[in-house]
Amino acid sequence: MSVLDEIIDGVREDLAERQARVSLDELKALAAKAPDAKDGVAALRGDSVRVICEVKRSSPSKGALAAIADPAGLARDYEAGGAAAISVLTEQRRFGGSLADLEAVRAAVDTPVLRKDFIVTSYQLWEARAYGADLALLIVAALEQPALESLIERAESIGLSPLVEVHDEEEVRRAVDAGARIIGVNARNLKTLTVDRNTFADVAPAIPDHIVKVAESGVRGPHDLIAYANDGADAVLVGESLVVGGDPKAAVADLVAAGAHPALRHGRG
Ligand SMILES: O=P(O)(O)OC[C@@H](O)[C@@H](O)c1c[nH]c2ccccc12
Repeated sequence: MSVLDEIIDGVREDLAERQARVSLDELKALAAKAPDAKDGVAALRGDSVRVICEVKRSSPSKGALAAIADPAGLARDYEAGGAAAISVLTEQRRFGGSLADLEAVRAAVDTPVLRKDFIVTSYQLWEARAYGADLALLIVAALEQPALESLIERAESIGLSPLVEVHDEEEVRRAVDAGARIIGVNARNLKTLTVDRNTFADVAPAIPDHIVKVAESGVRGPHDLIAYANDGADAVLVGESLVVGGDPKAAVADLVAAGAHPALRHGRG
């Protein structure tokens, strides 16, 4: 069994517990009271490279990264540094996240918030909206094509912008066929956990121009952002290097400044 399959087995068990506690109708009622979702496409594409900053305590590949006792405070630092969106990992077993983190971050910032999890059913999209997310991750490798299509449709219909994650050209085709408007290319292969920073350059040419392109994983600092931008990224998603460094606000500001350099403006916006 791949790492991805193992993670999803755990996600389904935790999901079953929540579904036994909170009905879909209750979630829908909560979602109706949530502030309107902000537009993910508008947030992630502009005349500079957008930076999505992640609240990430641990990962299956590296184990514990940072304790993050105050996710709201970290999110405020990200916002003050110029983050275009804040990604909150809500998977518990491998990433140490929770819906409570999502709720805390939502309450702390105006910046669009992404629910980062292994979403396999529309119940999790309603949860995302109920806890105030504006965007939700959908991982192509975790979903059969009909499920991918219906989750993209459902996300859009409840106001969530789906960030559709791929790792190769075949998955790009599936994402495009399913109607993705934002595609993230993850440099990390979720089946083996290896990172290859060339993945974006290899895969992005298969993504049509009208779709927002996000380069995910492996950004250590401004030079990785610049490399991704030169290969056509509209935005980058950064976790580890921000949570392990001592000054997240300054680290984000450095990335944002690099992404605003006029030399990267060609063809953007
Ligand atoms: O910590 P990094 O290398 O900066 O990566 C962040 C983000 O891309 C990564 O956490 C991620 C990308 N896709 C995912 C899917 C599930 C869980 C996590 C992820």
